[in-house]
Amino acid sequence: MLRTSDVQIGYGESTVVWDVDIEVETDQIVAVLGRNGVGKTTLLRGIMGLNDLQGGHVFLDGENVSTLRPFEMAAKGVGYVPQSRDIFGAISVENNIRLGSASSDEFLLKSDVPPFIYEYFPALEEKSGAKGGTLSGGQKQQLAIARALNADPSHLLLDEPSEGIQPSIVHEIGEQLKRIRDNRGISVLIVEQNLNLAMAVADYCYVLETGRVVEQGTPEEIESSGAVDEYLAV
Ligand SMILES: Nc1ncnc2c1ncn2[C@@H]1O[C@H](COP(=O)(O)OP(=O)(O)OP(=O)(O)O)[C@@H](O)[C@H]1O
Repeated sequence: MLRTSDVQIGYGESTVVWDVDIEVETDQIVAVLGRNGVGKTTLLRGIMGLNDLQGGHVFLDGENVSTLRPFEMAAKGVGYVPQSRDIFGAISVENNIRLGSASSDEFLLKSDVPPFIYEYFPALEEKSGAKGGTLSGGQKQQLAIARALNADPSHLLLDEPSEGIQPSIVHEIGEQLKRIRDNRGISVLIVEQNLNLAMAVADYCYVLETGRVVEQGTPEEIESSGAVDEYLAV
């Protein structure tokens, strides 16, 4: 289980994430929802060790990991897909995925893409020889998730996976995430502005407003709470 307790994160003297408590159990997809600029990316970066915590703690399967650096979090099984996706445009789709498991030069040279990855993402297999930069936005997002999966994570953090992607591919990514959750027994934490994706895939949601959790519950509870109009409508 991934858990934050009273987490505060900010930049310099300012704090943009306040006293946030969230939990993501194994086999769960949890969404943190909120409009632009409410602190969603900052929260994920704080969990991953990319930003220092100003206060509070992050626990991974009971262990306090609040001060670990990103490579240490990765070694503990936390995969991170940033909003920018960070695909290598000049190398092949296959090699982008292989990089996800790269812990040494030797390993990288020997490793193949595990078949299970292409079972989730058949379109990537078809394009395995194409350069990463030639993919559509949706395929780049799928490639970024595939690359993270190749490190065999037990927890996956996704920053706005639906951003800039056409609705049919967002739906496809949602279905792929549910299959990954069901088959691989991992926890998935998504931060999103896109209600459709979160409502379709999440087991539990938190709503963030100016850095604080203002509502939480199942997607059905969030929809009937009025939080959608108050905190999420644009
Ligand atoms: N590097 C930075 N330095 C200073 N302030 C920052 C920095 N990055 C983000 N902020 C501020 O922190 C606040 C939260 O930003 P954050 O990117 O976490 O929000 P978000 O909910 O992820 O928004 P978006 O949906 O646009 O990605 C914003 O007010 C933003 O201006």
